[in-house]
Amino acid sequence: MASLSATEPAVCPGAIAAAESIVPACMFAPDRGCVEDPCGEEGFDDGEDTNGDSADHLDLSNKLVLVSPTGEQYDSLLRHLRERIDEGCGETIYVVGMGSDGGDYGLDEKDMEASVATVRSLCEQIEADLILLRERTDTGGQIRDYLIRRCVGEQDFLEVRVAVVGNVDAGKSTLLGVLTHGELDNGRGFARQKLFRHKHEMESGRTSSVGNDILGFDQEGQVVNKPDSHGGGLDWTKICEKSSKVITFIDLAGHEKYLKTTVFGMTGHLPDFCMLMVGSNAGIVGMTKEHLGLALALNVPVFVVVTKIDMCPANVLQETLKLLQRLLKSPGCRKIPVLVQNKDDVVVTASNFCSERMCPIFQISNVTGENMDLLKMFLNLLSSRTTFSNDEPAEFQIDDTYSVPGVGTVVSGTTLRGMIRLNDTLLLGPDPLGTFIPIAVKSIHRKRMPVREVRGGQTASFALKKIKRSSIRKGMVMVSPKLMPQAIWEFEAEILVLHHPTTISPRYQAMVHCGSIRQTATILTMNKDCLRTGDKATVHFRFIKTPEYLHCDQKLVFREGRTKAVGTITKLLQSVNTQAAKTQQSKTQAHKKTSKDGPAANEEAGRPPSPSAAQLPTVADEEALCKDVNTENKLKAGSGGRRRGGQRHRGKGLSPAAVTAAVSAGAAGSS
Ligand SMILES: Nc1nc2c(ncn2[C@@H]2O[C@H](COP(=O)(O)OP(=O)(O)OP(=O)(O)O)[C@@H](O)[C@H]2O)c(=O)[nH]1
Repeated sequence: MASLSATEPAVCPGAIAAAESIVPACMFAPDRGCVEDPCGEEGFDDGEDTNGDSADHLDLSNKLVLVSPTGEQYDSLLRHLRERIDEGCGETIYVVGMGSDGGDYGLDEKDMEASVATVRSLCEQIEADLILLRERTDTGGQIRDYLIRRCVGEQDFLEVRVAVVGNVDAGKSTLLGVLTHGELDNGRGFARQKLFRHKHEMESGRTSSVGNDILGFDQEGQVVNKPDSHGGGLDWTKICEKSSKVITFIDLAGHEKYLKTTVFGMTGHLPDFCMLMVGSNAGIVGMTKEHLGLALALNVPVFVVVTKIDMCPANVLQETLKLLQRLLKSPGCRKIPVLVQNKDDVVVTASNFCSERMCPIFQISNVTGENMDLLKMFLNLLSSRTTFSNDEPAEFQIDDTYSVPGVGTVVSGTTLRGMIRLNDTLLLGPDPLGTFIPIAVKSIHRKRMPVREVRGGQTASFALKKIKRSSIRKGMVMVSPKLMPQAIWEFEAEILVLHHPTTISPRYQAMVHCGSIRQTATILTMNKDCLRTGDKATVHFRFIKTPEYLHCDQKLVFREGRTKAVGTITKLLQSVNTQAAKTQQSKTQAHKKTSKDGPAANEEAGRPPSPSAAQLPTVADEEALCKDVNTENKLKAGSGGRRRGGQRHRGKGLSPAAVTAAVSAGAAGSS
C-alpha cells in the first residue's frame, strides 16, 4: 500500500527517494480508494479509472467482461473503445483485469489470455495496435495496462506539442539536445550546441528565439531520431515517416529579457503540455514561478523536470523538491505533485495527467542519463489535448511567414479545427481593413514532410498562391469560407492582474497575446475605477493597429514590462463589416475618393451604419490615440508608475513575494 509519509532523504545524490510528502505515483493506482487525499481536498478524479462503465444499459463494469463477452457486450465494448480513442486523439491506456464494480482486481492466467484475445480483436476492428505497458499482480491475479494506439500510415503520425520553460541555465536546451540527438551532455554545454539557431546563442549559451525540435517514437515506443553521422543534423522527414508519434518541443527562452518571446511561444504555439525545468542545485529561482504562473493561467497541464541531479548534494536536492511541492500545492496552484520513480509511476501519471491537477516530477541528469528512460516513456504516452472533428469548418492560425525561393510565400502555424486539404480555398485575413481574401493552398508540409491534408491539432506549413509575404502577418488566420469570418477591433475580457507596480486605469496600453496574435491594445473602459495586483475586472479593449480574428473564451495574456494580466475573452464588440471594408478598399483604390467611404457607402448600399469601416481609425487617428495614451503613460511613469510601450524595467527581478502572489493569483484565475 502506498505510504504518504515522508521518506528518508537518500544518501546518494540522484537516487533520492522523495521529498517531504510528495505523493508517490502509486497513490493514483486503482486501489487508491484507501488512501486519503494528500492535499486534504476533494478526491482526484481522472474521470475514468478503469475501462469504464458503459453509458449504455449493458454492464461492462465487471473485470470478467472481456473473458467471453456476448455479441451485444462486444459491440458495446467496441463502441466504448472507439470513443476513448477519439477522445485521446488516437490512443488510450486500457487496463485488463480490473473492474469498476467494487470486486477484487486481477485475473487468473486463463482469463487473462481470453481477455487479451478479446482486446486484440477489438483493436483489429479499429485498426489499432496493442502494446503492453506493465503487468502486476493483485489479490485476484494479474492486471495488465496496455497502450492502444491507432495505426497510422507512413504519411501520418500523432502529434503532441510540449512547451519547454524554466529559468536560465535550468538545462532546457541541453535536455532537448540529449533527447533529440541521443548523446549525453558533458556538463559544459555540449548537447545544446546542436540546437542553437543564432550565432549569439552559440556564443552566450542562451536561447533567445522560439525553437522547435522533434522527437519521434515508433509504435513500440522506441525513439526513432537518428542524427546524421557527419553533421549531426536530423532528417525530419525520415523521423516523421518512421514515427507513430512525434513530440514537438517548443524550446522557450529562460532569460527575463526574452519573456515576450516566451509568452508568444506559450500562447501562439498552442502547447498541449508544459515541461517546467528546474536546476536541482539552483532551485526555484528567477523566472520559474513566472513560467509556472503563465502555464496555469493558460490552463496548460504542467510536469516538472528537475535536472543536474548528478552534481547536486542530496540535501540541496531534497530542499529543492520540498520547495517545489510546497509551491505546487499552494492555494494558487492547487496541483498534486507526484514523484515519478519507476515505469509503474510513468503509466499511472500518464494515464491521469490530462486532468491538469496532477503534476508529475522527474529527476534527471543530462550528463549520466539517469531517469531519462522514464521521461522518454512518459513523453511517448502523452496524448494531444485537441480533439478533432471532420465536420467542423477549418481554422488555421499563422505564427510565422517565409519566402521560399522557387516556392513563394509560405505560412506556418497550427490547425485549430477541421481539416485542410491540398488545393482548398480558404479565407486569409484580416488585413488592416478587416477584410479576408480567398487563397488557395498550393502545398502542405507537416514537419517538413509533404502531405495532402492536415487536421485540427496539427501544425503545418502551407505554400500559398499569388500572395506576397509582406501582406501576411503573424496572428492572421486562414479559415473556411463557411465561417464568414469577422475582424474585431474591440472586445471585452475578464482579466486578472497578476502584477502591476501601481494602478491600471482606462487608456492604459499593453501588449495583448492571444493565440498567435501579438498586438498592443488600449483599455477603453472597465467595471472598476482602477486595477491593482490581484484585482479581477471586466475590461473593454481596443486594438491600436489592426482588427484581429478572435473567439469568445480565448485565453489572453496582457503584458507590458513587469505588468502582467491574464484573462478570457467574453464578448466580441466592434467588428469590421467585411463587405463595407471591401467597398471602402476598392473605392479608395479605384477613385481615391474619400467622400463616399464608410457610412455613406453603407447608406448607399442600404446597409445600416455598422461598427464598420466607417469607424476604422485613420493613421492620423491612431497616431493621435497613441500620442494621447503615451502622454498619459509618461505622466504616470513620471509619477512613479509604469513605463510605456513594451519597455521593460531592467535590472531587478520580481520580488519573491510579488511573484508568489502572481502565481497564486494566476492560478486562482485559471481555476
Ligand atoms: N552536470 C550537469 N550539467 C548540466 C545538466 N543539464 C545541463 N547542464 C549544463 O548546464 C548549462 C546550462 O544548460 P542550458 O541547456 O543551456 O540551459 P537553458 O535552460 O537552456 O538556458 P537558456 O537557454 O539560457 O534558457 C550547460 O553548461 C549544460 O551543460 C545536467 O543534468 N548535469
